[in-house]
Amino acid sequence: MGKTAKRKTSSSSAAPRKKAKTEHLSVDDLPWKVVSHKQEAGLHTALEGVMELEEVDGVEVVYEETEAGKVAKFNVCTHFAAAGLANLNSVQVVENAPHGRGAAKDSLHGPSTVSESETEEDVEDGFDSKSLLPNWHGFSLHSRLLRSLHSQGFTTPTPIQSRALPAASKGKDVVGVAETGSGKTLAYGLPILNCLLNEVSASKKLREPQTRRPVRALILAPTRELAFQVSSHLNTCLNFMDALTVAVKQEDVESTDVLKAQDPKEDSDWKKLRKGKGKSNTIARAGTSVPPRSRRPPPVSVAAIVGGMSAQKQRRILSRGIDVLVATPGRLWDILQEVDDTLASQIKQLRFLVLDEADRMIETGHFAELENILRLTLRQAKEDEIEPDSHSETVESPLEENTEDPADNLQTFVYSATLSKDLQRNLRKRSRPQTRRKSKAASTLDDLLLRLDFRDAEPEIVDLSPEGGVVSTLTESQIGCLSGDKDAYLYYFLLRYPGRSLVFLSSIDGIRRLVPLLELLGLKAFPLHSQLEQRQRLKNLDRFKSVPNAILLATDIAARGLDIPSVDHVIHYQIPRSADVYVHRNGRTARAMRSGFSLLMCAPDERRIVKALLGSLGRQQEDIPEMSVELYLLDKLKARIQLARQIDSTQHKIKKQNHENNWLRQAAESMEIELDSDLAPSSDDEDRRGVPSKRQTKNLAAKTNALKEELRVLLAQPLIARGVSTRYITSGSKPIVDNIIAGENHETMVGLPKSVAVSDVAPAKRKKSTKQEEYEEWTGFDAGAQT
Ligand SMILES: Nc1ncnc2c1ncn2[C@@H]1O[C@H](COP(=O)(O)OP(=O)(O)OP(=O)(O)O)[C@@H](O)[C@H]1O
Repeated sequence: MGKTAKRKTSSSSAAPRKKAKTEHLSVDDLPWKVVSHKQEAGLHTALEGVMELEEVDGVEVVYEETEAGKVAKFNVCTHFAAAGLANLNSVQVVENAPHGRGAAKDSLHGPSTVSESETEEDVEDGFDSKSLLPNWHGFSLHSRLLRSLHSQGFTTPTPIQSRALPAASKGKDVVGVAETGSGKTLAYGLPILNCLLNEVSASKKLREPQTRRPVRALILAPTRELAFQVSSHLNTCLNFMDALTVAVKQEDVESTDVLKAQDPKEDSDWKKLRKGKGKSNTIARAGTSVPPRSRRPPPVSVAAIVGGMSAQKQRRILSRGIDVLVATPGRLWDILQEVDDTLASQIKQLRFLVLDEADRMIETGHFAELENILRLTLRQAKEDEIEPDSHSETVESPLEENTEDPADNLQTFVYSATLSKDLQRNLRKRSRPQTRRKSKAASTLDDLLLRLDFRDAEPEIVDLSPEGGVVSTLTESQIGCLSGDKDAYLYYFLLRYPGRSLVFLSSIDGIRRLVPLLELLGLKAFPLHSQLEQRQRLKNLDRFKSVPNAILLATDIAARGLDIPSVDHVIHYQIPRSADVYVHRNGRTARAMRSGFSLLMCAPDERRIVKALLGSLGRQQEDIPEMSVELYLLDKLKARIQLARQIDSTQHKIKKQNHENNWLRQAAESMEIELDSDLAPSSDDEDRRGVPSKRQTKNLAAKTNALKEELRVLLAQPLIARGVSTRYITSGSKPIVDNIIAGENHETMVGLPKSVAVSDVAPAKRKKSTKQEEYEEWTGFDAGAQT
């Protein structure tokens, strides 16, 4: 990155290869591909909610002086087709590729395929995977994947990846259970990408640019954010940046008026892109409303289709052809019902089916949709066996009956951090040959999984879940307090331990109340819940990720799967409704062997539920250490909170009054009537018929301003801990001189040392399990390889 077109071109010419031929193409004819956003749940911060970006490799931009000014021309170096980027320009037909279980095994392990990809790409690029990634060597991954793993610093497979990959490559169905943040996405994603890439490499025939490719893999995820994240994570593995990429300075791209003038419809997209100036030097553009005329397909394409996305965008994605479709069940079922019979028939012929966070999907009210989608993947004989479910309202399928058996090549992967032991036992039993489902399933999830048509007689069950659901790098803590004091304790924690904090609430109303409160107190808080527009949800996630010391107030839509880098604290402001939710919420921190911290706020009336919840994890509430709090400071914070609540309440009243006044006026205007003087808001002090007068609104505004001023003064006052003398820093029961000299004085709480939350709780007295020791051997990111 960071190289100009000139430097890149010369560096690539150092490799022993054919002389470069260039072909002039228009901007739309370039081989654009969708940009993935490494390890991010949503989208790039600078893109502010833009749904998709595209980029192009192997293109040289040259500028020609013309009478009209500087003109940009795009030269595609055709030798890229012969080298490592062959796949961009010459994608091959999948129909000719090996199919089926045995074929999958071959394509993952077959010596000819692997060596072919190594000679084509590794040797030419000088990428020596054997010495650079010795720990991945035994998995025979496609060189494109290896290079991506290397560029991401993933030098060693995580334990779940080490266990799942060999099973998947043997063509087995896999049920994987492993702790949060342990790399489950790649545990199922790598085998899929590997198989599809090898199919492309093995096939000799070129794929036509405009051919709609059949969906080969379907990944179902419970939430939109998770679906985007999975798709982005897999795209990162496909679209690594290698030395051959010809990068262009973004500034150069921007300076080309001609470029912008080429397609006026794209102008706004380019403008959006410019906000990300300097972040990427590869030519990139935001997803356009009109598909480029002859864009060539990437070797394997991954895309997400979720609710909240426009039907037009959805159609465009599907018409491009997707190999790996990541979807939420609700939206996918809508498409299957309303739009797309082709897609339904492709789902009947899937090569891979993944249920990510399977246990959550049945909770989100998507059970019926999920069941209907899964029904499409059943073999005919099995479909006959399964009786309609009594407890789910099955949506009538408009699709024709599944009349023919799909090829017997479907591989199914089911992953979660929380699949009960009972369920795993049931799956084992179920995997034995049986003619008819006789026994009643123990739970909805059991039922759902029992409905899966594993082609494998014995699915591989890999259970690496830690005892009690606690990740070894997580420090848990709790605070016992009255419900009414939770705001003050939360505020205390956020001030005392700055960092990125994810606060979970069970109710949207609670989030709506807390966000303005924290904002008034000078903290950066963003909401995330299902009643926000999708665009706003992604935007808030991105803001949370980019602003240091930000706070995300979220419902449990953020509890599962979201991989937000560096969440320092997870706070359970309202207790989770189940043990699984507790585990998954905690899993947003302490990911990939990083340390993390969780705080459970427990009111007296919640203790009973917490006890039961922890009991089901085989734990006791007493196992979780209490967090120490400076009560003296807490009282001072309560005064601030009281004031902030008053301001919020008066602001709310003003808003309501304005709304009522406006509503009345607008209603009268739309009916073309004059408002009765009794009803018209007047400047009189009389509030007739409940409609606020202007004077009342004015008074409230004045009151709010006065309260705001009071709060401003209070916030400006230092918070001084008990026993601290700011005048005589060497005296008092807590002399602060040493901390000041050492630069360890807390920024906002004078007299307290700077410290991390972990250091203010007693270490947990947990015994490590063998599984935890296994995880500790895997040290997560290779720090040296990180950029
Ligand atoms: N082999 C690896 N080495 C280092 N980091 C990895 C490796 N594989 C994945 N990761 C990183 O670990 C993080 C967690 O991965 P992922 O989101 O797949 O976890 P998960 O197990 O699915 O978590 P959850 O249960 O919360 O959904 C991601 O940032 C991912 O990029």
